[in-house]
Amino acid sequence: MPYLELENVSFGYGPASNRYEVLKDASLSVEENEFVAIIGFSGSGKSTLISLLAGLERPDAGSVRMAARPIKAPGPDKGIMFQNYSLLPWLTVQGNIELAVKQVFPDMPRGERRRYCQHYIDLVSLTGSDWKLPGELSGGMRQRLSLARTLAMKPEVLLLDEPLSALDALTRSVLQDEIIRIWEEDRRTVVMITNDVDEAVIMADRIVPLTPGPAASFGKEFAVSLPRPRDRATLNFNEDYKHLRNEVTKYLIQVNSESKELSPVADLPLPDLQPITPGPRVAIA
Ligand SMILES: Nc1ncnc2c1ncn2[C@@H]1O[C@H](COP(=O)(O)OP(=O)(O)OP(=O)(O)O)[C@@H](O)[C@H]1O
Repeated sequence: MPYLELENVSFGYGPASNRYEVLKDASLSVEENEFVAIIGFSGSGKSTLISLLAGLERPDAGSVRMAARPIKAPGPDKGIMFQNYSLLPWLTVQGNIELAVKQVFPDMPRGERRRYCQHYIDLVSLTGSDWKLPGELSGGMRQRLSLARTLAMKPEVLLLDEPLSALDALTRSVLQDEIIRIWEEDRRTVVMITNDVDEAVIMADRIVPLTPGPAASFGKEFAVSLPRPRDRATLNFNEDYKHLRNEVTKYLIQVNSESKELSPVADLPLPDLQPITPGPRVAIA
């Protein structure tokens, strides 16, 4: 039985008279402990999808379920990591994690809570930066802190909305490996949004493209059967990896050009202007 499910989901923003339909009839099933990468173009509705899975938004039609129950509200069982970190700037690394842990495990004794938080600080290699404020951290360190905080809440499901998009290529690949290592140690169901085909192929069990909006839905899926652990240095010479990467890229290019052909040329109302005709010359003294 699927663990996370979207069934014929439609969702739009704005009033009925001027509705922008983001998702239309979108269906997706994610198995327990599966790592699914959703890949799509900018503005296609990826963050909206995460908001629906997190219970921050409710669908206009269709249903969103977790363990066969409708998702109605956000909760500690669903850990979200947004692209903009959403850290509290006045709390230290330790403080940011501790606050989240206190909310989920209010009865955990103080000493144990300290050790528990330290474990997650170490896990994301922030050891020694415990007392720094977010403003004193680099972008990559903030991403790590945001990840540690999400993981420390022990959510059943991890919803990662372009978690590494703000990073340079080198830091990005280090964090990709860290997320995979943590996921392999402590398996959770993961839905990760990305716009990077390589990232999706290296990290996921399955890649599900979101078709370009408006009225986006899920396109052809790609299973990633490359054995784990996946070593990026050797993958570059792996024919299956290269083939899959090309197939996903080709498919994305194809759906993008199809959507452009299908989108009607807007019938723009033109202003009702009269051309100015030159009048008699007037001499100004
Ligand atoms: N709160 C909102 N109110 C109105 N329109 C919105 C709102 N949030 C998003 N949209 C619109 O819905 C569409 C999908 O937005 P969404 O952020 O889900 O896309 P995305 O694929 O995550 O984009 P990106 O990759 O650029 O982050 C966009 O056209 C966006 O302008």
